[in-house]
Amino acid sequence: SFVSLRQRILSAVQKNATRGDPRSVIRAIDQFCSQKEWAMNVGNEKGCILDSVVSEVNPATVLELGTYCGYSTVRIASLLPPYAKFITLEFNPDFAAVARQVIAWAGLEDKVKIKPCLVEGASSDWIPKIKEQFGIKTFDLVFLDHWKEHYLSDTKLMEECGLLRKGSVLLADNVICPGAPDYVEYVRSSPRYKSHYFRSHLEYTKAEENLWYLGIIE
Ligand SMILES: Oc1cc(-c2ccc(F)cc2)cc2cncnc12
Ligand SMILES: [Mg+2]
Repeated sequence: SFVSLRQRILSAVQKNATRGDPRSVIRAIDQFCSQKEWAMNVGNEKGCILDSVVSEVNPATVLELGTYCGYSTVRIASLLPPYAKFITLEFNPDFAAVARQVIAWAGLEDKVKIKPCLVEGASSDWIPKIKEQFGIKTFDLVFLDHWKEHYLSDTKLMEECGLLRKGSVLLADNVICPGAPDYVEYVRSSPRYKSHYFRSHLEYTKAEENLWYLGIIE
């Protein structure tokens, strides 16, 4: 029967990565996606930029919008201190099912702390419920990597729900490709944000891409 790309990625992890070793899970996915089939993981080049931002912010609370197969979830979770609270939202139940198994293979299922840390459903439905559901006041770091049409609306929703504070950092993937022009326009013209971008490339390709870094200053 037909095996989906996400299933082939999971099989590559279970075949080539060592249980309990997050770095080997990342390496197995990157090898599969650069040598066999392209997939929309953030990839190693942008992943190293993500790692440096996570290490610098050293966040106690993290929100990831868009889990997919859990590649960036594993990268982020493996850098967090043990007390950190990390929520990742995935709309697609099939992606969420694979991501749970990839996160478990990396041995991080308890590290991506709050159960259900991997929340299935629409970000716009979940964002207003995060405070009371997970006992989180504000996020130190948000990684936006879901549908580009929702970057701006979800950022405004997080602001309205009081989930962002002075010093919160938003890091957005794919602001060039596929692109989130309304988001970039809004944050660049807003006095609330200090923004800059890291030049990089679309995962597993030579196409120009940026990771868009936002520091909230007010
Ligand atoms: O990193 C990403 C890349 C692409 C994508 C797809 C097709 C293409 F041609 C170029 C880029 C789509 C994404 C959707 N959600 C999250 N991240 C994504
Ligand atoms: Mg992406």
